[in-house]
Amino acid sequence: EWFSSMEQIIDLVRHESLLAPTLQNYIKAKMEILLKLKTYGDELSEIADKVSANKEEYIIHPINQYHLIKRFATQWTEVNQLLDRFNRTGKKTDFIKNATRLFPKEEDIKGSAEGILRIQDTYNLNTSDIAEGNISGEKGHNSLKKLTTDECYHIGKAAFNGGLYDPCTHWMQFSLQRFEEGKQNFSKAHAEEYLQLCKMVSICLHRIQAVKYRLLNLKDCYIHIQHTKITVVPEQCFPQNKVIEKLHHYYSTPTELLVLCIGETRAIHIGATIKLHCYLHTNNGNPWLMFNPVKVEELWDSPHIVQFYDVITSAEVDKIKKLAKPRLFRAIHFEDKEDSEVFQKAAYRITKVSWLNDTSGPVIAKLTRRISEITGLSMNTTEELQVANYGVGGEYPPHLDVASRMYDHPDGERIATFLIYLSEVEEGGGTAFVRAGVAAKPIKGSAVFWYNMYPSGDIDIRTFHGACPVIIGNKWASNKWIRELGESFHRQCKLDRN
Ligand SMILES: O=C(O)CCC(=O)C(=O)O
Ligand SMILES: [Fe+2]
Repeated sequence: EWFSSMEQIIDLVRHESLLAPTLQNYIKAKMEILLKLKTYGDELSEIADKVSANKEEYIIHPINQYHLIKRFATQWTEVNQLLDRFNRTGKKTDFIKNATRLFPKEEDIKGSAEGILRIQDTYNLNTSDIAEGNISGEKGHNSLKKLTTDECYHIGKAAFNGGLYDPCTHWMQFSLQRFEEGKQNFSKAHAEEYLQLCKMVSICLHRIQAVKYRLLNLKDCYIHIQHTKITVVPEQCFPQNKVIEKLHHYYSTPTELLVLCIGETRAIHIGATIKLHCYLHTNNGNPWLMFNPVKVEELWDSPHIVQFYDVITSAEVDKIKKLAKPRLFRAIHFEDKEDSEVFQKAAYRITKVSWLNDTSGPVIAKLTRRISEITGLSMNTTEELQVANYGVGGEYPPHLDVASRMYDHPDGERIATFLIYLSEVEEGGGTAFVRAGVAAKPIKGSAVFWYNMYPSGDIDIRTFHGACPVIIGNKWASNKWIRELGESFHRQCKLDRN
């Protein structure tokens, strides 16, 4: 009891005089956190409202994708930290506890910045247009927000790290033009340094006319420039000529990729010498196709590349996407390392894939049978259906579908590819056959079909193809790869190997 002694009452006064300011400090600290949270909360709610009002339109624009990822990796991550500070008890606020697991991280910001750069590089877009959020002027797809000067600098840095020295030069120049002392989080000196370095490497690269410079390993080159600070001669950039040789082999027609991705075909350049047709196909009177023939458009004569239309309905597409979505994982490829052979995340292939077999759902089994009816091939030695969903600026550089590493596959090589488009893509995202000189347009429900091998079993390198970066859209595509063994009696070799 306190009332029975004056000395104790004096103690109470002391307690109170200590408690009151502590309470004030506590309230102040909490208020500060709450005020910060409120600022974030208001800002994020405002954006979330705008986004959900027009979700479909929002999500197809790469600058919006970049901002969305960045919001999670920065603002939402800070909200999470503030909430931790607010509840010192160590118990996480429930609503955010489970969500943080899914938050994009720094590598996602970097990945989406690289996506924007790929789009810029392939389609030759202007830096200031992109910064204005105007990635496809004529069609009027503007992003919800423009890029800030800090973001432009970061994209420039991503360009530097990704070996895109020309774009790096443009983005650094642009960031410096817009630089306002005290308003930016990067230093002017750093931006200038990057600018000089990127300029030098660009000059070096233009000299050796490496058209698709971003594919080359330039580390040696710029370290050399940095250390010697001398005028660069091409040979000094590439001590190992091998790198170039190898790339020339694989990417020998990069300029064609650029041309094809923007919608031209080689037919335009070589004149109307090839006759390509559109026709209805019943596969020699196949009963499944007699009353419902498939629409065919020839895209090229030799190698023969065709596009079949309406091979799958919209409802079937939805079912396939529903099956595939929870199983999507980052595309991997087989890498031959010095001492081991491993599957690696395919850094060049910006897509997630999943594999579905005929037991995954009736829709898959039905599709497999339909592919057989249309192509006349047996489905006995095919792979599972690969379903792919592309990411920010998602692309797949030119390649052959035959994988020589896997040559000893018991079913033989991938004799043919049946590539189905499961979505439209507003802009970009075509499939470019860089050697043939033609590109297919992703039209939902259609499929491109070609043989990767000659009847002799020799690989047909004219089928080199790649997926152009997606500019605007959410691209879904699906591959059914048909292997040799099951086709022994469907695609026989001729007497003459050639
Ligand atoms: O998505 C595309 O357009 C092409 C994909 C492709 O070539 C592949 O997955 O092998
Ligand atoms: Fe392919």
